[in-house]
Amino acid sequence: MDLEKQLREIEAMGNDHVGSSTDTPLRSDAFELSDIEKIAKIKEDVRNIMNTLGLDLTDDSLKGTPTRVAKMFVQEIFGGLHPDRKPKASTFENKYKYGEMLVEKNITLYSTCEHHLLPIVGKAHIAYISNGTVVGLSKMNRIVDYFAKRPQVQERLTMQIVEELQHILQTKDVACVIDAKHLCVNSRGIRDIDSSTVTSEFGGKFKDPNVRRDFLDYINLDTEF
Ligand SMILES: Nc1nc2c(ncn2[C@@H]2O[C@H](COP(=O)(O)OP(=O)(O)OP(=O)(O)O)[C@@H](O)[C@H]2O)c(=O)[nH]1
Ligand SMILES: [Zn+2]
Repeated sequence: MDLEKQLREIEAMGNDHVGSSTDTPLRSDAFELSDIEKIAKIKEDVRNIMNTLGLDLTDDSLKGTPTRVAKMFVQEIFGGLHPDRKPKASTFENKYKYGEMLVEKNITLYSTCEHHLLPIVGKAHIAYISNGTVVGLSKMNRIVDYFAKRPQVQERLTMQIVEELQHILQTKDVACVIDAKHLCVNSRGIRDIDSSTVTSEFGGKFKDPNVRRDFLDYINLDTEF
């Protein structure tokens, strides 16, 4: 397909190319290559991009960039694609019978927009109501970090976090709100530095407006959902 036709197709897709299921769209052969093999391949791809742009790859400051970017993609910003990196979430029995909502708020979130491969930076807020099991606090931050380390749309990221915690805690009563800035909106395109995106997923008891209101009060969000 010629380049102009491909560009026209992308134009036509517009905002419709938001993920249609909660799973990150991965091919079945996604993990046939080892991380080392992926880094070697991506390094050549980045070198190509830089060459095409006319950059001098013998320059002292640029020559390490292809390797640096390849390692960053595979081991850091897209490291959460690999299921082996999913955090092991230790759970405990709720012996003290704490029956109220637990909120882990202001979890720092760095992700990458899958449409432009630019950063998403923001905060995630999680709440759950235990039905007998509790999870270590830090594990919620780790789960956010794991799913954030993928090419993402914010809607899917929010839902993946809730589904994972529902699975770990064996309850539907989990909620997540994310408030984040997308550099693809802030630094290019429309270049609106002030706008941010809020997404939410309310499971089980959080569908009740009063329970939801309590959670939003804890995180001081005035937004009406
Ligand atoms: N729903 C959703 N959209 C996103 C997210 N991150 C980026 N986008 C949007 O994805 C869209 C991609 O639209 P296109 O029209 O194909 O891309 P574009 O021509 O670069 O669009 P502009 O950003 O408007 O210049 C843009 O409107 C982005 O703002 C996200 O997490 N969720
Ligand atoms: Zn984007």
